[in-house]
Amino acid sequence: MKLMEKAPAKINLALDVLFKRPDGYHEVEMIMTTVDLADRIELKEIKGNHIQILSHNRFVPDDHRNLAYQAAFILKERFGINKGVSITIEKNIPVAAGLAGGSSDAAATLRGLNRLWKLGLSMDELAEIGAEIGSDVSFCVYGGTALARGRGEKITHLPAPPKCWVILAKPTIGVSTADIYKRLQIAKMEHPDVPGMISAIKESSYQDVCQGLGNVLEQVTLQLYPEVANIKDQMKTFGADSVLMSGSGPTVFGLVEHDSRMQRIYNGLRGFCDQVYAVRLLGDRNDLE
Ligand SMILES: C[C@](O)(CO)[C@H](O)COP(=O)(O)OP(=O)(O)OC[C@H]1O[C@@H](n2ccc(N)nc2=O)[C@H](O)[C@@H]1O
Ligand SMILES: Nc1ncnc2c1ncn2[C@@H]1O[C@H](COP(=O)(O)OP(=O)(O)OP(=O)(O)O)[C@@H](O)[C@H]1O
Repeated sequence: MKLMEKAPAKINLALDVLFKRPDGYHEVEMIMTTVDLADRIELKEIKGNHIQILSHNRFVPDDHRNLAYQAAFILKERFGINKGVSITIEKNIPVAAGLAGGSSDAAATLRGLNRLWKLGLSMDELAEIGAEIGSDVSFCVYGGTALARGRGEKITHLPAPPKCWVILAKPTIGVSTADIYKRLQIAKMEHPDVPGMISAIKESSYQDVCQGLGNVLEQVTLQLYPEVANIKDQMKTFGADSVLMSGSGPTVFGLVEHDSRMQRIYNGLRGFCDQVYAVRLLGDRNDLE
């Protein structure tokens, strides 16, 4: 028996940090949404009682460090499953990019194994288990568009934002999420208007979504890595309607409505950035199917 699950990437339309918590994590308010760039996860029953990870991408760990492995391990332990499973990850989302690739693989593994092993868990129960793996996993269990609070695991669903193109460009540098959060100077931050972004989405106003983009982690990453600032500038110059860094970076995304302008930005960026993608904003929970 085998089955497939789609694991889409996310972007943060808004990311605010309220304060540092006693447990070391930061209390956040984020607006997350999915885009049409997805890994594919194949789950297959195998003989034995172990978890096997297969991937052609050399940056993806094939052992307990893989978040999909951790998802399978938790379910096996918690529900006493004595079966082996092979998890094949077709990696299309760039790794360590700020696009929650690993988190989305873990979430897809939770959804898929719930079906494969007939566990009968609700999405809310899967999201709760996901929070034990990483802060972005709960959102990735549901997909769609949401306000994420707490350390990212408290999810309030939102409607899909207005449709547009999303150009993603990832410079060839690795960014540590923990390091970016550590360097954040909370007293000096300019906060994005998260309630304003929620209204923009509810009113389906593309202009207001563009105007409201904001991420407090951006200034930290931009200062450390000038190449990220450079990509932001280029994207604006080529004509994106609005530009922001996703998560802790280094991927920069630009929103654009018109096909011809999307093509111009995509072609322009390809000149000096290896990993460039032009994808549609998804933002609807049904898009996981
Ligand atoms: C930057 C974002 O991707 C935006 O969506 C998330 O806030 C981070 O999500 P993630 O990669 O799933 O994060 P985790 O794997 O849970 O945490 C990685 C590290 O980031 C820091 N971290 C993460 C989330 C949070 N709310 N506060 C934090 O300070 C912690 O140092 C933690 O050790
Ligand atoms: N399934 C996976 N796919 C990719 N990387 C994984 C996976 N599982 C674990 N990792 C490890 O996690 C690290 C971060 O990868 P990932 O692509 O999830 O980052 P990210 O997109 O920045 O995540 P986030 O946006 O949630 O902070 C990688 O360097 C890799 O070693």
